[in-house]
Amino acid sequence: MIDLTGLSKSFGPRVLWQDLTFTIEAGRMLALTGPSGSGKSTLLNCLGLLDTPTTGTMRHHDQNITRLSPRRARAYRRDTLGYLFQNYALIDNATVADNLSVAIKPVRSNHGSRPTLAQSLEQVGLAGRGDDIVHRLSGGEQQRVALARLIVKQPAIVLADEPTGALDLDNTHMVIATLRALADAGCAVVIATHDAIVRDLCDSVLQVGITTHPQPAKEITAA
Ligand SMILES: Nc1ncnc2c1ncn2[C@@H]1O[C@H](COP(=O)(O)OP(=O)(O)OP(=O)(O)O)[C@@H](O)[C@H]1O
Repeated sequence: MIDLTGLSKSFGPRVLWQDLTFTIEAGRMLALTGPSGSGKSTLLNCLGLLDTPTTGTMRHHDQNITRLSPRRARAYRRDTLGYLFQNYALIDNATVADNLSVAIKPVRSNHGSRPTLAQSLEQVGLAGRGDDIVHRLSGGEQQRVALARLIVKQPAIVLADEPTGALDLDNTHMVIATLRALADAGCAVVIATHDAIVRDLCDSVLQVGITTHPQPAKEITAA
């Protein structure tokens, strides 16, 4: 799905990570772990075309996406990517339904049929809450809205940055279950996380700045 070749990132003399050469596969969940400041978010930003690697290339299918023009990068993000953040990144003063409608607009998708807005809310336990204003929801409910937004969009790739950082255990499991369902439907999921629960439920783990390719999650857990 996304082939990384010799990818590295430095800020001045400081090398965050280097020699990343591996494939991010459809249908799999990859955890990015590592201490604070190791460069997990920076790697997600490169994958999301919000930053550029210092060396190396990124290919999505046959397209070299390493240094797209701003217009092409916007189209790629719109058509291919879904995001999940610790702070939810919703439109606070709009309704739940309006937040989801924004994600429905892109017409191109790898998936034939997408769940409706009502189905997506039901899947995350928010059936009938489409008219609620987002800022009145709890943090856990807001992250469920962000998950419903991914369900209606069905992106080819999900980039998640500490998506469970502010959540209790129930909501953490809701996040993981939803991301797993997206992966089972063919999505590639990449999650930067400090949470061992999340890491252990992924398929593979890249220890950013330490390893240059992902290892099976089971090997990390056993270590
Ligand atoms: N534009 C920039 N210019 C210079 N340094 C930067 C820039 N962006 C990020 N950095 C530095 O790169 C390092 C990695 O940051 P990043 O946010 O990717 O780490 P992280 O592993 O996601 O950390 P955390 O777990 O705390 O979220 C940090 O030391 C940060 O200050």
